[in-house]
Amino acid sequence: MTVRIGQGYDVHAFGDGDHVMLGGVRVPHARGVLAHSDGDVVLHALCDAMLGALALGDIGVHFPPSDDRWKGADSRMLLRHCNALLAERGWRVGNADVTVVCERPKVGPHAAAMRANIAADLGIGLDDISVKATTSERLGFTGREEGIAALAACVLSRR
Ligand SMILES: Nc1ccn([C@@H]2O[C@H](COP(=O)(O)O)[C@@H](O)[C@H]2O)c(=O)n1
Ligand SMILES: C[C@@]1(CO)OP(=O)(O)OP(=O)(O)OC[C@H]1O
Repeated sequence: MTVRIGQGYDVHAFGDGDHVMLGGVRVPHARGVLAHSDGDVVLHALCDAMLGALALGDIGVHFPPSDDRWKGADSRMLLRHCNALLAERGWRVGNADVTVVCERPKVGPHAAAMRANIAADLGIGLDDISVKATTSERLGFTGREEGIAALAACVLSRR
């Protein structure tokens, strides 16, 4: 088998705070997110896509919310750990594509920095990582600005 495909999805509710972490970038915002870790939906969705591609479960299995070790955790560390699990099995991310769903904050101005963080953590090229965003046209929980969501897809290649 030469490739594997994975997909992931994550949501965090907005709460008190003045920023959200997205792709390892501290993005100023009128709200924060409620989470056990730093609540980075971009990296959580991507981790789930990577784990899913090898049927390794999901981040809740590898980093249980009941475990204090992950309280306030930097999600880039979780991403690097997932990447190591892939590497141990002889796989690497070929490319990945992430979509953030929220009305605000605007993601576009920060997308390049997010891509750079992810590419660095996965040890792959910038052109192999896509981060984009959409509103949900004011519909649903993201449209009401109750929370933020992200979807991710990735393909794994043999190392
Ligand atoms: N949080 C967001 C949402 C959207 N964008 C950018 O705006 C474009 C238009 O969004 P629509 O939902 O109206 O299609 C979108 O294509 C993104 O480029 C953004 O940066 N941050
Ligand atoms: C990341 C973990 C770490 O405990 O907690 P949260 O920050 O709450 O995020 P979630 O997307 O619910 O994933 C579960 C956990 O693995």
